[in-house]
Amino acid sequence: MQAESKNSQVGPEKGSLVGQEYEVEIGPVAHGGHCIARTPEGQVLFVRHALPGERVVARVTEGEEGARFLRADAVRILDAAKDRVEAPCPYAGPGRCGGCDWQHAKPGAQRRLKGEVITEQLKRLAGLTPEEAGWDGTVMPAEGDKLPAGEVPQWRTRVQYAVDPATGKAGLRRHRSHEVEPVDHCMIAAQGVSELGIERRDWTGMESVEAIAATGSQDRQVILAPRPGARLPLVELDRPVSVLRVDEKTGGVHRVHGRPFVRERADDRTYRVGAGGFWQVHPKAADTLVKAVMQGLLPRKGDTALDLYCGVGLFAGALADRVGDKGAVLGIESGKRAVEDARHNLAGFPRVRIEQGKVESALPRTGITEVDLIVLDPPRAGAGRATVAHLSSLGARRIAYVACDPAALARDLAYFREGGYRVRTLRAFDLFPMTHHVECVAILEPADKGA
Ligand SMILES: C[S@@+](CC[C@H](N)C(=O)[O-])C[C@H]1O[C@@H](n2cnc3c(N)ncnc32)[C@H](O)[C@@H]1O
Repeated sequence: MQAESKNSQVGPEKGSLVGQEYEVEIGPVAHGGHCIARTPEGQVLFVRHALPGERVVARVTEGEEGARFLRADAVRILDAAKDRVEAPCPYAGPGRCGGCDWQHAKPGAQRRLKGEVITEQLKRLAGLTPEEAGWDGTVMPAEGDKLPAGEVPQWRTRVQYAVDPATGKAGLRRHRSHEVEPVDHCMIAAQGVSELGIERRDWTGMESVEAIAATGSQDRQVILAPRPGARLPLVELDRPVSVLRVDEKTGGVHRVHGRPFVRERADDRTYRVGAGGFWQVHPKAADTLVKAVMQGLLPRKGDTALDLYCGVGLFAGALADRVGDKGAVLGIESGKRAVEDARHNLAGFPRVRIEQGKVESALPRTGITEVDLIVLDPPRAGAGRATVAHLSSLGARRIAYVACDPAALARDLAYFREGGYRVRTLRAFDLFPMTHHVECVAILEPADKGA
């Protein structure tokens, strides 16, 4: 049945279905924070703000007649799922802040949805059943994130605010849009970020303001990205912070005042993370992932190990501790600053070496033909066929694959299978509550082990 289009008075653009409303039955969850439905004509709808099993009025937000799929928002809930809750955040909902996807789902249901996405991606992209992937379907909450109903974990230690050019106020981007949703407070921001009071200041001339509150130190940092030709504001916040700026021409990040890095704590060690360098956002993430990787790899004294896409050296540090003086660890990372930080962070380990370069080219350059253990933690695109083939040829006893995108993970697991590796266990952690993101750790071993 087709519901009345709100935009029908003005008429949609020719061919465009934006504004068209459909009363639909919501099917399964899909990767990306939406569920699948179909229009009466059979077109696939990716519907946000809905839950499986619901009956809703979905309003198209993107797409035209004949397109492979349309995007839509559930604007009226006719039959609500039992997992639905009133979104705790006042900025969540159709057309509003794009930061969270599952504000309207109970926390346990959010984790179930993420688990269903992982299962579906493994099946579709790698042909793996849960049993074949060593996956029990459970997405674990981060320690301390199990809160009473209606309370939201304050987990984002890094928040990228967008600045509304008309008002100079910091807000958050709307879903798939450059428009800014003005906010007084982000509910999922870590307390250290909220305390900076970014939302109360005037940021005229800035494109964006990133606020960072380190875990395990009092370091606070603000990274300003000015619009072309704009002057930097005097940054007077409620707490002392270091200030950095993004060069609008080169994209490089430069110090304005204070330290050009923050100090993060994980695995009982302090890591320096310089301007724009990668660090896990959830305050429990680094420890959770180190633990899962070490439990899966079981490093032994004297092992040789690779930490690929090593950032500032999180896993290289944990491995170095465990393989001892007779072992050796090689980290590879493309970011120049991150490499400097990793070398600084791990300077106490003479048997750790960090190479700068892309894994694709730097790994073959090392001439390494054999290792005992491998950790890889690639960016969202994954490692890809050639790198996985190379890794599969090094004879590692175990490989830990840390993945922020289950689709890329599934593709790479299929390549590992071609290379003679099977998944021993796959664990998943909800390190991004209220959003559709999820972190996985897959432990692989040679398929013929014990055969
Ligand atoms: C998901 S982060 C992981 C960082 C680190 N393992 C951690 O947990 O802090 C991915 C890292 O890979 C780096 N990177 C991206 N593409 C790369 C490539 N092709 N080769 C090497 N490093 C790359 C990024 O700069 C980033 O530091």
